[in-house]
Parts: sequence; C-alpha cells; structure tokens
Amino acid sequence: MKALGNFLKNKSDQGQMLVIPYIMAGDHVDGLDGLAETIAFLEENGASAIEIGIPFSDPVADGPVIEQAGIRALANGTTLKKVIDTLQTIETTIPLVIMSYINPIYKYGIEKFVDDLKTTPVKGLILPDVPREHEGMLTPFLAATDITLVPLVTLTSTLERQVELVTGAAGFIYAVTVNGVTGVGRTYADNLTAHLARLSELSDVPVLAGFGVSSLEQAKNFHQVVDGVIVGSYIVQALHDGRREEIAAFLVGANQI
Ligand SMILES: O=P(O)(O)OC[C@@H](O)[C@@H](O)c1c[nH]c2ccccc12
Repeated sequence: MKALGNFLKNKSDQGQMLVIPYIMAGDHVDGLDGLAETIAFLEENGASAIEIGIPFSDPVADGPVIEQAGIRALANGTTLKKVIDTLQTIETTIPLVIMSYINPIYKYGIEKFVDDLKTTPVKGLILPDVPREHEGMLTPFLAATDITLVPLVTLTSTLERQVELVTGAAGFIYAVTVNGVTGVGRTYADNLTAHLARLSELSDVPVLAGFGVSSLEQAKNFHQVVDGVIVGSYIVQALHDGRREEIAAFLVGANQI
C-alpha cells in the first residue's frame, strides 16, 4: 500500500466513514486562486481526501454538472500546468487525488507530470480513459513515487476483471455505482449492494462508492457495505451556488456516520 491507501485505511479502521469530495480545479470565482481556499474549506470540515478534477474539452464520463464546471474552469484560463503550479504551493494534512483524462497529461508529458507532482500533496490519480492494459505508460514513472493509480471498477466488470483491478491497488478502489456518466438523481440497480459487498471482500485497500451520491442517507447506506463515498456533482453545484453551509453540514454529518 502507498500513502493514500495507508491514510484512508487508517481512518477507516478507526470506524470512520470515508468521504471524498470532488472539485473542479479553476471553477472558483477567482479562478485557480480559489483552489487553496476551497481545499482548506473541505479539509476543515472533514474531507478524508479531495479529488481534484482537471478541466478538459471532451470529458466523456462527465455528466452535465461536472461538464459545466469544466467549461467554466477552462473559460477561467485553467490549464494543467497552472493547476500543478498552484498545487505546489498548497499544504494539506489530507491526500489529494487528481482526476483527469489522459490527453492533457499526455500533452504535458507523462514523465514531467509525475515528476512535478512529487512536490505537491497529490497521492493518487484517477484516469478514467486509461484502462489497465494501458497503465504501462505511467507505471514506470510512478513506481519510485508515493503516487498511485486508483482503479475504477464498474458494474459491468466481470469477477475476473474485478480481481485483476483490485490486485496491486495501493490507494483505494473507486466503485462506480451506475452504468453511465456522473451526476445526481440516479436509481441504483438492485444488485448494486451485492456487487459492492463482493468488491469489499476482494479488496485490501478501502473501497469507495461514487456516482450519484447527494445525501447523508445514501452515504449511510453505502457505508454498510463499503468504506465510504465520493461526492462530485452535488459538491460542485453547491460550491458554484455558494451553498457552503450545506456542504459543511454534509461533510460533518458524514464523519458522524
Ligand atoms: O458527480 P457524481 O455523480 O457525484 O460522481 C463523482 C464524480 O463526479 C467524480 O468522481 C468524477 C468526475 N469526473 C469523473 C470522470 C470519471 C470518473 C469519476 C469522475
């Protein structure tokens, strides 16, 4: 296990539900200048880690809320380089995880990307368009670092595939709860609980469920079978609307589950 796995497992072993909010870098009133403050706000209110999205023009797995946030961030002039430069000035007590499509990273230079992240609090990478078969483009550079890839396991992953993805995971497992894009207001499949329970069984690192979580009630239900939840669209929309107290209440509440 790497730093991300150890940090989260330690929290989870203490009986705490893990909660990882997702934010879009650059989607702040003052552009990237607002990133440090947003991270501090989420950290202070009990985020276990924070997923930082890199805006991209063609975000195939993003639902409307995240997509709009990406459009705003790009309009604010956000680039991967500027995000990394900003992250290098940020100090946190919790790990950060970058969520990005591979294209901006490829353009930036994979080796340079990994190298530049070493001086940031980033401890994990979620790359939805890099399947296990292509992870080899990153793993040689990640090997000597404390940064790990976070596998996405979907409802359509076969048992064999799940075993393969869970094997060697050193941070956490991102259990995608729906077949579709991000966003709130989805109905979950009947077999979801059984699927998540089996995944938990298979995995040594914490398992977090993500896609469609927007209430403490849902978080509580998921915590019966997995270690925690990832919350994207709900947080992104509430931040955009300035509903900070609501977010704080959600995070504080999640920590009491
Ligand atoms: O927005 P939701 O439904 O709460 O789901 C989390 C999600 O937004 C975040 O983890 C994410 C944003 N973009 C992604 C692309 C792929 C996988 C995950 C993501």
